Amino acid sequence: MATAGAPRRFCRCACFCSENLYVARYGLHVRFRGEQQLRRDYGPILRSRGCVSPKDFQQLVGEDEALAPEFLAAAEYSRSPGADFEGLLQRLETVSGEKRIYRVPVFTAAFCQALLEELEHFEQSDMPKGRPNTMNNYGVLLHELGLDEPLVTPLRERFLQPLMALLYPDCGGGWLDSHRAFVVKYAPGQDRELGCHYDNAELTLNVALGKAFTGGALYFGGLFQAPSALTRPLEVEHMVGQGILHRGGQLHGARPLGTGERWNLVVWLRASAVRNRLCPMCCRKPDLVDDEGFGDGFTREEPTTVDVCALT
Ligand SMILES: O=C(O)CCC(=O)C(=O)O
Ligand SMILES: [Fe+2]
Repeated sequence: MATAGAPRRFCRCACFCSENLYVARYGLHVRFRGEQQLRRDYGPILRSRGCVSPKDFQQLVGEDEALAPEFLAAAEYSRSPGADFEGLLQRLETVSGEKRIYRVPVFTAAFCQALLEELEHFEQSDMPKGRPNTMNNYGVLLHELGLDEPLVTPLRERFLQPLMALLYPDCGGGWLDSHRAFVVKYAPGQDRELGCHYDNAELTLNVALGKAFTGGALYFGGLFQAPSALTRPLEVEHMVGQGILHRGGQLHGARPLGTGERWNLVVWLRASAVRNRLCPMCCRKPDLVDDEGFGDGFTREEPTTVDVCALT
């Protein structure tokens, strides 16, 4: 029986990027929650079909197609025994030694393109959407796209954590245990710039995804916790696929967009061992309120008793 009224909306299930994935190379359907689960559930059958070396696995989980070779190399170095800060600096660009801001290619151009297409489909859909943060009105929360578990969690655990442990040991770089990941979008008639702020994060990764645009550079001042005399902020231009790493407490903002559209993936990286002591927003002992998912990265129970000295 036909019913008059609003046309039916068709949706898809967020499992599209995790369930029943067909891996043509090995003639196998798999369920994908992360590399560990994949190895656990399909290790023997994959090995029997020729997926043997770490390189085979990297290709299988799409790392080679998604992650820039420089990022893979910097992370691999950081995980290797004997890796140190100086060695890692040779594999990254130091944007400012004094401000401890670094740059590294993170995603391949093909992956940026594919992610942008996915983001645009989501933007045009009627799926319910939250705002990325209290400052940006346009953009997408990665967990709403179903990309937190397959993309951002492995990015944090396997690649960013070893890097951040060497770059920012004193800011919880080695203790990252949650994140808030979102894409900010700037376009004519929408948000065009972002005021000076600090992030609700111990550490931040900001990757330019495209598209073609002018203006919109990031600028960085001093540390919010230690205001310094007003000096000219450091301007940092975006380069598609490249990520900027900085401390969440480093004051920063975005200059007005000139023309075009700018989309950036921002990952606020959090270490409960650090923030449980002091909320980075109010600088007081956190007054905990229950929340969903990762909440704002605080935990009621101490994961391990971390001596502040152990953070350095
Ligand atoms: O506009 C940008 O790329 C920076 C965004 C940002 O700083 C933030 O969302 O915390
Ligand atoms: Fe920010």
